[in-house]
Amino acid sequence: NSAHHVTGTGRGVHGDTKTFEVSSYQGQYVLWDQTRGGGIQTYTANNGSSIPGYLVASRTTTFNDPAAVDAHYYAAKVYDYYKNVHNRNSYDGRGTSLVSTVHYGRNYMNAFWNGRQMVYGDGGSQNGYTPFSAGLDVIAHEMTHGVTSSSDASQLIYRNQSGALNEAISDIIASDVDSNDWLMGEDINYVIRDLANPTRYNQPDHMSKYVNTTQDNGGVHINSGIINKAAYLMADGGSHYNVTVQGIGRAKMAKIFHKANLDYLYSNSDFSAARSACIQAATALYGAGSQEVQTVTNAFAAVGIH
Ligand SMILES: O=C(NO)[C@]12CC[C@H](CC1)C2
Ligand SMILES: [Zn+2]
Repeated sequence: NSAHHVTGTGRGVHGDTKTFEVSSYQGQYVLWDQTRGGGIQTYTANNGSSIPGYLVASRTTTFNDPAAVDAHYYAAKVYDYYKNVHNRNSYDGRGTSLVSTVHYGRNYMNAFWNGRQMVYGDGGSQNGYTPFSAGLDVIAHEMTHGVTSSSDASQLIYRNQSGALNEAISDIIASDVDSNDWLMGEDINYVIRDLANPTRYNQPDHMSKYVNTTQDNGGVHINSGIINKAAYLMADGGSHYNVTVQGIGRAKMAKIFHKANLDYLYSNSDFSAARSACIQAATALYGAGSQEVQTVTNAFAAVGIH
């Protein structure tokens, strides 16, 4: 009813004024968008570590918590991306409410999906104390972890090659949502990955450079560079290790990876399985002899996956 379609406003972390859907609740206004799926709710942990914490409230429709404003606004943006581009209702396809918590911990330089919701720290000295919800690519990355973990096909166990795939898919979809660059973290003053040039941030860009390590769950944030590079080549094309790839554009690339994630990947899929999953997805979407299938095949070959 009318109390549920209230327009809220507030400035984000970078000082930009945004408007978003809120609700009136117990005589206040709260960051609860009841217009999308089962709802989008944004909470604050008040720098504690118990989540979800407290629904962000204001006495007026103006909200003065920039980290919360960005988390709420970008969650709606990513909801709309999945609905409009992939016809998926929320992270699980069943309209389950999208919950975010900001101000998690103290000087917390990270963000994560905890299996049920998104959680964001306030950043620290390494990124000018920029809250992690200030980046659309970060929110898209985290929500995509939710998509992967709720996909009865993949789930992609978070270690070694399946974990690196999990990470890569989150970066790849994030690059389609935040589509004017190939960087991860540029809006939180913390560029940590470049899908076009993974080696710029010490990630491998070919199987010959795969890093066998016990760190980082078997290098899930390191070896994801190999799959990220393949995705970049699929989208923009190019020659890599003497293999030339004809680009098909970012949108088609993202459709292929999303369909692979939902329909053809499984919990312990490795990089070779990712190649066949993407070939199967491209075949289903664009046909067996299509340019798209050829591009997928060549892009994986270019990073040493056959
Ligand atoms: O890769 C990640 N999580 O698995 C990141 C690192 C920086 C952004 C926030 C969290 C993405
Ligand atoms: Zn991640």
